[in-house]
Amino acid sequence: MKLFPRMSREEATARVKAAFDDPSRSEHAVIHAETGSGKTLAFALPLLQRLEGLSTDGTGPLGLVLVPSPELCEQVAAVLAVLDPGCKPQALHGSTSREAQLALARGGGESRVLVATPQSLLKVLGMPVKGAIALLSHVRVVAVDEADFLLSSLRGPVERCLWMAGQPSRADRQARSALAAAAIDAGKPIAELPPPIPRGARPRPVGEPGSATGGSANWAGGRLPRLGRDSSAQFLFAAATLSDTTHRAVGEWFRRHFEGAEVVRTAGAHRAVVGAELSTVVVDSAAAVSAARSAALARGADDEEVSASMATAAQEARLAAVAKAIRGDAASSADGGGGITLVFVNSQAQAEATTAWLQDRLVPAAGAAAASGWGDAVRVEALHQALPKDLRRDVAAELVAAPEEAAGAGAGGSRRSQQPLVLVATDLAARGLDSRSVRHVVNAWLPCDAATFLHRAGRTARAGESGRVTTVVVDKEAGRAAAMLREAAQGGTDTDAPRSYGGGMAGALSRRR
Ligand SMILES: Nc1ncnc2c1ncn2[C@@H]1O[C@H](COP(=O)(O)OP(=O)(O)OP(=O)(O)O)[C@@H](O)[C@H]1O
Repeated sequence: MKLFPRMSREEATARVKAAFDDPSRSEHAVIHAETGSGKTLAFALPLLQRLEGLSTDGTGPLGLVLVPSPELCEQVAAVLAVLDPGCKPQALHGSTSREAQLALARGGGESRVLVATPQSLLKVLGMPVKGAIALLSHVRVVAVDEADFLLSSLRGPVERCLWMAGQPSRADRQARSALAAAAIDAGKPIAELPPPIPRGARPRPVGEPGSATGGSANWAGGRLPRLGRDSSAQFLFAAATLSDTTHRAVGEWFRRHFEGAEVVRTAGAHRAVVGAELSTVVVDSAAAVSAARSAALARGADDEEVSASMATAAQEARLAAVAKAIRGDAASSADGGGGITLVFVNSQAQAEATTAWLQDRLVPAAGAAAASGWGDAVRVEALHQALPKDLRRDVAAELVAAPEEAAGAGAGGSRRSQQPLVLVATDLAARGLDSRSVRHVVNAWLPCDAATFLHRAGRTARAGESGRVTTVVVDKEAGRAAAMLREAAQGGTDTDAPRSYGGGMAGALSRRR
């Protein structure tokens, strides 16, 4: 069964637009749907729709999208630019030039939508710049992508951004007071004066710990976010992974604070997509580790050296299993090449070490026999936070390039068309990145939790396509791996079954909960 109906961009746009054109629908929504189901369109279209006909006058953006990484920032800005070139989306993240940051602090020029990482946005908001304005005071719509992650790992910065969005600035308040004073001078009755803007826009105390659910669980295990008291902004939160408990808490919080807020959930939310074939490889490293121990003892090594030898042997066994899984790609690849194998590791050090190891084993030295089954074509690259910025940008761009783009003109593209790519990445690449070229995700190490497992797995089999996810574990990790796979197959962690909407995002959005 195809979870996701294939349709043209125009058709998808029309269906999502129609869903949001219903005047009885709330403006605020939580969009909870599986990876690769089109959540970007689901928040981008209503955002753009709300901004239709509004202009910025260079006083700050009207739409704000918060995202967790520079890569996702660029990707979402690119989608918005395609949907509505007139919104001139601006991406703001750690690699944005200082000139662009300063320009933004002064109002952002013609850009109507700002796509930002929370930390970079706060940096710009705090810039001591002459002519700086209350940048977020004119924001009409805020979309929070990967909301579960942002509101847990970056909750402080995100809350501050949410609180400021749509808050009237001091200048707005002063202008309103001046208007009222002039009206009084002109002898107008009190009833006709413009209503004052309440002073001291302090956050209102909402969502005390546990209050939304009556239990201890709430949004991503923490306090629910606060909003500015006078904010008139529309809020759209998108997430692929919310446990049932968190989903309920978030829904309740939204409905309590925004009359009739939508809480949309697809049947596949918090699950691996049906097109992903999940499997586990258990590495039996006991014999290798024991042999390494005996060898180290025989050469008179001290305790530390013995432990190091045993750890190296365990790692060798794990990486050999990873290499075997990757070679399987070459064997099963009908066209003998192309496509990306995305190997996830848990740290930058692991990314570097694994990349070097795989380069050594999969990429043949000049003149040597092919080691991978792909001939001498395969490339192995790393993607992690410590890469030089330009390299990180280029590698990420190659990951998200459309297959036809990758096979087309351009140096990187033509290289990719002939060369399969093995990309060894940290969880920097786990969330949000939309690649249609990833055929196989390999977890070389187990992720820290089930949600991360789902996001890693979600880099393949997107938009109704199929793909494989192989998880390599050693004996003692097998139990945890089995639990993660179970959660991936069953969905949330509670007993109340997710509502079944079917039909992907567009279908879900056309039904009210
Ligand atoms: N109705 C549709 N028909 C075909 N393709 C679609 C449709 N809607 C969206 N897509 C495509 O599906 C892909 C995945 O969309 P998107 O990146 O928005 O997923 P997502 O739900 O945000 O996933 P993740 O949770 O991983 O961030 C994109 O390439 C997008 O262009």
